[in-house]
Amino acid sequence: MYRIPFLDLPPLAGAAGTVRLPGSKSISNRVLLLAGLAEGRTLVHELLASDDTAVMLDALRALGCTVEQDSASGALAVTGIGGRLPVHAARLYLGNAGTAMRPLAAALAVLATLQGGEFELSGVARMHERPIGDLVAALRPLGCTIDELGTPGYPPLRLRGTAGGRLALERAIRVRGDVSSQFLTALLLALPLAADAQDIVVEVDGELISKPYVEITLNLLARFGIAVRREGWQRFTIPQGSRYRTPGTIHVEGDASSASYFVALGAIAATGGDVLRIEGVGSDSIQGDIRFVEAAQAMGADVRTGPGWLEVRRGRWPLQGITLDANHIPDAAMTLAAMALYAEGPTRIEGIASWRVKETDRIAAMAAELRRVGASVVEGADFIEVSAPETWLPAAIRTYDDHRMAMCLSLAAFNPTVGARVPLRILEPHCVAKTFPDYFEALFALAKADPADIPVITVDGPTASGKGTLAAEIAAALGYGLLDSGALYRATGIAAMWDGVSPDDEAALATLAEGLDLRFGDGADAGRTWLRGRDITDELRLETSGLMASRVSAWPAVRAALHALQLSFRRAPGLVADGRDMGTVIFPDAALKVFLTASAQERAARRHKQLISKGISASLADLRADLEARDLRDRSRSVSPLKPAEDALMLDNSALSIEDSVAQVLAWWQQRRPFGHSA
Ligand SMILES: O=C(O)C1=C[C@@H](OP(=O)(O)O)[C@@H](O)[C@H](O)C1
Ligand SMILES: C=C(OP(=O)(O)O)C(=O)O
Repeated sequence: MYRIPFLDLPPLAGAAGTVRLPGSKSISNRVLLLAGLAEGRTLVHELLASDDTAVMLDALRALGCTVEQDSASGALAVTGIGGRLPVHAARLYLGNAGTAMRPLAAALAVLATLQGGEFELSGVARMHERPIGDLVAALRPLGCTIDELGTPGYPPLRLRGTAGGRLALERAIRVRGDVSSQFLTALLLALPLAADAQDIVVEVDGELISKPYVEITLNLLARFGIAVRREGWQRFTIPQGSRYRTPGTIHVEGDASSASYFVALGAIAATGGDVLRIEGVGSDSIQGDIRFVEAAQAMGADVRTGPGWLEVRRGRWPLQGITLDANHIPDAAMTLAAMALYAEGPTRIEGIASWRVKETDRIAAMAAELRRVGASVVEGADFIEVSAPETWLPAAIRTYDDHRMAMCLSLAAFNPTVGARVPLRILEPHCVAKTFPDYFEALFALAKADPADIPVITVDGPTASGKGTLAAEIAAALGYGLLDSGALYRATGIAAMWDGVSPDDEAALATLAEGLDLRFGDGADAGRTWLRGRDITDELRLETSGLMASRVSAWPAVRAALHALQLSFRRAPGLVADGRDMGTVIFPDAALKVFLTASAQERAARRHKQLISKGISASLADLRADLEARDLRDRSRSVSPLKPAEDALMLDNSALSIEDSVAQVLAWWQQRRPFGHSA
């Protein structure tokens, strides 16, 4: 996940490949709650790991459930409370997860009333602006004591009761369904706790919105042994004697709302025989958002489906604007608004009043951010109408702590598909953690771009100038990839030592370099390097490897052999490359070139400190002499001698901290990006 203040997306031209979706949020949190209320152990496979499920899991633990990784199956094992509260007081923080707040509020109101207890539920500031009054109004007439601790009608809530209380269940429970379907879902998930003596009837007042989410609820209740009878969308009966029974093992489908971004991506950018394959959700899905596929097809997407998969290609182009009542797909419908950027004629999405009370006011937020990239937008109380930009603008997109704003607007980076070429900045990209922490990684793995559009920052400089550290920090700050080109020469040197190839045998060294089987770790393995499958991370840093690299890298044939490999690191969203000839030879078109220097004395002192800290004794004078000899060799070699590119910015860090150097380079970078004033 990108935990950075902003992520710059270069103009992206195409997409192809396979994406495996994370688990469905709506299924994950329902399954967790049901498993938590049931008796016995439930093995949950492919559970979504994200902010929304993390708060649910924390809540279950606080309520006395056991949650552990099952080592045999790799699934998450939840041992439920069997409908009996072992813990009678807790304060639960539920972030911005509607699927945790609403169902837990209902379940704990029921449990506190029957068994006694006091529970406080709170969330992020926005959660305290998301309505829950209709649920409270449904529960109070049953005898539940619910204190609204902030604004009436909104969390935080306190649910309390004394043991031995009873619930008035003789009459139908009435709940409004036109603000959020989650209130009805919450009642249906919670009331089986109280159904031992009689049927429980829930009736919906007004038109129920987001109906397919209630179908997910009914489906999963059935998996846990509760067969709710439904009459239309008005009346639901939980039969007397209902008890949660764990199915033992349950698999969570991939998230159909998350699939929408890739369906859209395929429709926009999978061209010329390319296919975008989406795994984890398909024609057999129980999620209503799978019907986003029909809407995307109406706009022109070429989609094939089967059980557990979707395959998308560009169909009609440009896409075609549509008018759609999207009440049945409130979350995925946002993606249609992003597809409208690539459509002929306006796209009008209706029946979406609920957008205004979700993670943010999504109608207002969408309108504002789509306009920022150049689209024309008309908004109303319950609709949005979007027309494609006439002129695309480079834009810094605000995301309003709304995962879907970040994911939807990222699609605007594919503007080269309609002849534009503007980069895009996504502010606070980590908001995707709510349901899809690795969304951007998944997107970049599929995206294709013209290499010339992918920004490169080069950091060249002599040995021990700190360029590796600086480059790594810059890459981390921007979310860019990292090329430690020195490691390629060092690895070639190590391979030569392993194979007994002489550092003077240019041809043999070049052959080694060409076939270098080198792998750089990412994610949890970031910073580690493997050569021929062997971890050489520590070996790479040895002085002997450095000296070998300096000799090996002097050969033109070796440098040529490693050229293509280095270019292949230029991938979205961008690259920071450090070495000696990054700005002069390998990436002469880099958008920012930094030449890092420090006095020989300072560099020798740093190296000395580094070695001593590793328990390796060294003489400062010897280190300085070695370093100067190496500088001379690097500067005076005939191919790619160490020298600043003509357009490089010089940075002498002899007296600078690492933070100062990083801040300086980032400041230079900001000056070169088009987002300065709007970010
Ligand atoms: O029950 C659910 O899992 C959900 C219901 C929908 O909310 P509304 O019923 O409030 O529209 C949806 O937007 C939300 O992301 C998940
Ligand atoms: C509305 C959403 O979330 P929540 O489950 O918090 O309602 C959403 O994921 O788009």
